[in-house]
Amino acid sequence: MTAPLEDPWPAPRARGPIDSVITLPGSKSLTNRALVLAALADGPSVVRRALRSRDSLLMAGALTALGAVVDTSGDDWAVTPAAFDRDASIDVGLAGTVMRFVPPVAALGTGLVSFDGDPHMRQRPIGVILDALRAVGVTVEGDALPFRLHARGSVPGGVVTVDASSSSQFVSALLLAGARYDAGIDVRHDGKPLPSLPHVEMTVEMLREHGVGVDDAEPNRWVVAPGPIKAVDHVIEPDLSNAAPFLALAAVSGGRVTVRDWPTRTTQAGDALRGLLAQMGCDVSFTTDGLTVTGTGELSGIDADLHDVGELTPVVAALCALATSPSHLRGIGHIRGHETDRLAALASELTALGADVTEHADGLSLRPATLHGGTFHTYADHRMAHAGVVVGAAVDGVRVENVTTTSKTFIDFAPFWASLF
Ligand SMILES: O=C(O)C1=C[C@@H](OP(=O)(O)O)[C@@H](O)[C@H](O)C1
Ligand SMILES: C=C(OP(=O)(O)O)C(=O)O
Repeated sequence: MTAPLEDPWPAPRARGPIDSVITLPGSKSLTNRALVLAALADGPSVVRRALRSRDSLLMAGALTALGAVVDTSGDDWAVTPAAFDRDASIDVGLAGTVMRFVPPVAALGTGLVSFDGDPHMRQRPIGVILDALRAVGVTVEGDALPFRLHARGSVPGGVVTVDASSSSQFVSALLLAGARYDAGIDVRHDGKPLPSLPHVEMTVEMLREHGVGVDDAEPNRWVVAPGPIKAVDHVIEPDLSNAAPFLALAAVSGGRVTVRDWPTRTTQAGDALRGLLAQMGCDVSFTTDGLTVTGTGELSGIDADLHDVGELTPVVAALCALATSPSHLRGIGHIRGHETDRLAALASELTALGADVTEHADGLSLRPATLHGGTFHTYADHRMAHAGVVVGAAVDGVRVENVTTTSKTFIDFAPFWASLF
């Protein structure tokens, strides 16, 4: 047993350039999609180098509760599909992927399935999925957590129109299970532009790897043909969004951080860090070990639309608060519905450390300021903790409250982070 961490946790301060080559845990988004597709597939398969963290264990637990067999004992998780033939009670924690992806899957079984999660999860958007399930023939009680659905052994499926402007996960959720619906599913988005589009592309690409026919030729429409989901083994890539604080550490310390096994082609939103960090003044290059970011001693502000990559905002905002020129982060109103209202939380916590931040309806503006120590609150949000430790690496006396909230996507993040100093 490791000793519990001090809370608030004194964030390590970089006293010189950090120079490290690191291996990161697997992607949450890839792991949880692979688990869902494996549980719906026509035979057993293995999710190799699966992420072991709260969100992925909650997904494994949810699929197990429905009836699938998920062996999480090693680094490679074996999944054996089985009939979803029972009543079940699902804990979604604070995992958007579990709350949104599992109900369309559960609807294929037989039984009464109840969903609940962490206190804040009751605030995160879900009604759109529940209404969409009703539209394709599923009986659902409730419009937010906690809710229940009565699974009747099959789902008619067909055409459904959703407003997915508050989360791309609404679309991904319907597509992931849709091939197993009697008529497949034809999802149309009608509303303000869909955020986090790379995540929908990840869903489509993985469905195709499983032999599922997906027509996405028309913008804002995805047609999934009915049919089996072929069992396929996956090797999970490192989580590129979770690379953000580590690459940011190279930037703020004027050091060099290499992330091993960075894919040269990926659907992960975190790949956008390469361009963002280069714009902020870092050298970014693929090397024999992986992706290397070198801090040049210069950290410029940026004007960036993060609509597609909203989950990168907390660390990017931390860097902007430390930059020597102003920044404007735009297109991210939807991240108010993430683990916490991230725009409000970032504005409040960075301001408390002396940053000059203005909160807008759909973004943040930050101007250069001299930051000081203090307690950085995380609101149970792993990426707020990432933002806090990045500021703490550059500023004396920063303490990060509830740093272990990072276990959502990275077990033992804090000791690993500290080991780099
Ligand atoms: O499908 C996924 O794996 C995700 C989609 C995105 O959600 P939103 O579209 O709600 O931003 C992203 O922010 C989240 O971290 C993971
Ligand atoms: C938005 C996020 O998570 P979730 O999958 O819970 O939506 C995130 O990890 O930044």
